[in-house]
Amino acid sequence: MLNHFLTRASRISSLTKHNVLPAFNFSRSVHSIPLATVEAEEISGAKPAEVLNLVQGKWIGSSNWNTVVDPLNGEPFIKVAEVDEAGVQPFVDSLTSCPKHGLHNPFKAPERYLMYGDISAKAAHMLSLPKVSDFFVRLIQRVSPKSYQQAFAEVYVTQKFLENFCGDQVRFLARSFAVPGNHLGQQSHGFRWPYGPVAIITPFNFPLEIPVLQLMGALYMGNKPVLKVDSKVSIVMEQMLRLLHSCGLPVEDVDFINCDGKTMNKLLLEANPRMTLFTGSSRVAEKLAVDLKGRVKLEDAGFDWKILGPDVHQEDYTAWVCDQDAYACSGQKCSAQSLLFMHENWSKTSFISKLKELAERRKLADLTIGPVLTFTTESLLEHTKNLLEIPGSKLLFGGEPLEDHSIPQVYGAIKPTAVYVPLEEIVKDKNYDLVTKEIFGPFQVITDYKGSQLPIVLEILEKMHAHLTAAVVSNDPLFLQEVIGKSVNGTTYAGLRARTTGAPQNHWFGPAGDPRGAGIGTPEAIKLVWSCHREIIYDYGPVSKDWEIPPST
Ligand SMILES: N[C@@H](CCC=O)C(=O)O
Repeated sequence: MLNHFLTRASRISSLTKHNVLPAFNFSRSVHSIPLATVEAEEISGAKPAEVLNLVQGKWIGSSNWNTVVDPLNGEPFIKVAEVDEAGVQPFVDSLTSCPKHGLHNPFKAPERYLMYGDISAKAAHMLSLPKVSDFFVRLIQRVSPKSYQQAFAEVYVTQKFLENFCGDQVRFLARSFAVPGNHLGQQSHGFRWPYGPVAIITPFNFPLEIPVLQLMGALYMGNKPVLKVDSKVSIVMEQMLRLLHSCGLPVEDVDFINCDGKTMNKLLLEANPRMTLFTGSSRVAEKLAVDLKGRVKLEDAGFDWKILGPDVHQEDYTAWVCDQDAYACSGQKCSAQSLLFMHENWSKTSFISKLKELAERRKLADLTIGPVLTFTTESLLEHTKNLLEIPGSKLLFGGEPLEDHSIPQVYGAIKPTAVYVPLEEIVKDKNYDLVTKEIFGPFQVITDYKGSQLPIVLEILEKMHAHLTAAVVSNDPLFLQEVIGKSVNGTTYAGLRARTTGAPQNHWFGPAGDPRGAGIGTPEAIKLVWSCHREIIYDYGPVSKDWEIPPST
């Protein structure tokens, strides 16, 4: 039984080995720390798991249980206690109990910066234990089906992120600076200031990485967050919060709510968080920006592109990166490659047939291809058909439903798909929106261009409305300079090994070209999203002895 993340024996031995025992109250850690309440493999229709809410330091249920179906067989397997509009008051009270100056700031409770360094150290250590990381990998796979390695990457990035903010690194995030003033006694100091009450809304595709990185960033800077994760996958974060509590996270510091969009909207309007971080679709992002009067940071959709430059090298490697970027996690990454521009020099190689072979290796059995949670099979095939009506378009591979599966009809199940559309057609107004519609699934558009057509490629990029990730695959510095200098994507990879996906915690990940754009992962992302600038100008005097009241001005 893995009712706890670790058995007593393995926990004792690993904690002793890593010398972290003094950090835990040992007898409590063995007997009463509320760790995992589910086992990833055992969740089933017969034995459904339950997901609770956390408010004012208490785990609470609800009279309203939303049932989540197993994305691989349609069995109702998770019951989520959903808060309805009548139930938001405790969440409103909890959030509004936090002042605008936050739970800590450089002038208030600075010891909490150190506490968060300790919590991060313990949580990073926990995630480094194979049993704990395997538990989260398998739990992620149950709700957001992806291969073991893809789910593991998510847990690993989360662990490394936490390692980056151990010890004094949280207080270093709040580093201030001072500038000498105009006269004796005057100095201006710039501080990173929290927003106080904040909200975090995260999607289904990275059930652990996105919420943990944003949540910890919010907490490090002194905010009190309410967290809402897509109910389809919120079980992962529910279990992670229990782990964080066992690592010393004060239970009142974070509230966790499961509810529908309408209820969340009501909570946001009534509790009035000073900042809301939203990761998800552009449609919801734009609505929130209006409802919350602009007090938002957004990491919205990406229609991410890759350009293969004129210099052809390493065909196998490039094909493999393209296969990973377009089809890993069944294309359900905000960073997934949606449009590939191939220089004509690449069209003359066997690049496309290599890409096709790699895409066709993917199989449901190991989840290298799997269910699409936001489009049905019919809508994915309909989109393919519509693109194929554009003159000169052709199906390169895929375009068919997956076979022999029990994925429920509410979800999509198609083979990795690529449609070729001629460059001159993409740029036409009547086709542009269709070709650049973001399909959150194993789907990409491929086109080619001649050297003289680079301006058309750049025009297509200029017309896009979201600028998240991009890749320029070339080692030609003049080509890179031209493309990078005339585009804006926030996370752009450049060079022979350029990719669009797989940003680890040490790359800034976020859109550019929008003042509301959020970042995730790095110290700069945390400071930008989760704190604002406050300047304190000290002006102690003295006032000079011969000072006299001057004429009015
Ligand atoms: N690290 C992930 C994105 C996480 C999203 O915020 C990627 O690069 O695809």
